[in-house]
Amino acid sequence: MKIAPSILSADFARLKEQVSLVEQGGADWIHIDVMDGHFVPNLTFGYNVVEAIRPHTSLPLDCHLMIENPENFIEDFAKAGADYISIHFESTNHIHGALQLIRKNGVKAGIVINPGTSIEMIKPVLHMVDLVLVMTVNPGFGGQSFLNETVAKISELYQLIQKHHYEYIIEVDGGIVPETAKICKEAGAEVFVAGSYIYGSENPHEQITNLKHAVN
Ligand SMILES: O=C(CO)[C@@H](O)[C@H](O)COP(=O)(O)O
Ligand SMILES: [Fe+2]
Repeated sequence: MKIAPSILSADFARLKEQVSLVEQGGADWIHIDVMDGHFVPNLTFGYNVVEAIRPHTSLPLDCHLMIENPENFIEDFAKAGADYISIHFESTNHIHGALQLIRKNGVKAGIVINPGTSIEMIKPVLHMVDLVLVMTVNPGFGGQSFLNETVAKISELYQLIQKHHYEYIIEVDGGIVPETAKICKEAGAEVFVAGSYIYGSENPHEQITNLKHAVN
């Protein structure tokens, strides 16, 4: 089980320290939310932030691209030091090619499924991903409430791994606190993204420990 703090809720003026803080607190991955103001109604940062963080942590950098036509930036994110690049099914007309491009650049490939997207849509690419990121809120903002109706999708994706021997792991993102993390873990999730629960606290270390206890 892996805990992936999302720097979306970190203090951007002290990003280097904020990343070290969660690394020392037991985080397993660093989750990086990239938003373009088109695919989602919010704007964050680009691959230059990945490049800036890379020398300051040994943890895998998990890049969640909420941008239109992500294929235009995959090489940049790979060069910047991304370990995982996840793209939304709806963000490109060429999902198959974009996922191939991620792997061609030596990076692990993830497909992201929105609360309103059915698993049927992503079935054709499940054999070619290392990760399926299940959005447990609508993408675009931190601090939203967990959507219970997304849990059935986690279970279905887990059953598909057993049935077809797929190699992906399941990550959940949005509204993750110990209670919701436990529900997702029981459904088959292995990676737990948390932004506001970790960075919104005075004691991020304790919050990471709480999440670990909930899922281990
Ligand atoms: O991708 C996103 C939001 O679009 C997330 O990664 C958020 O950063 C999660 O924030 P919390 O719900 O944990 O506050
Ligand atoms: Fe995210």
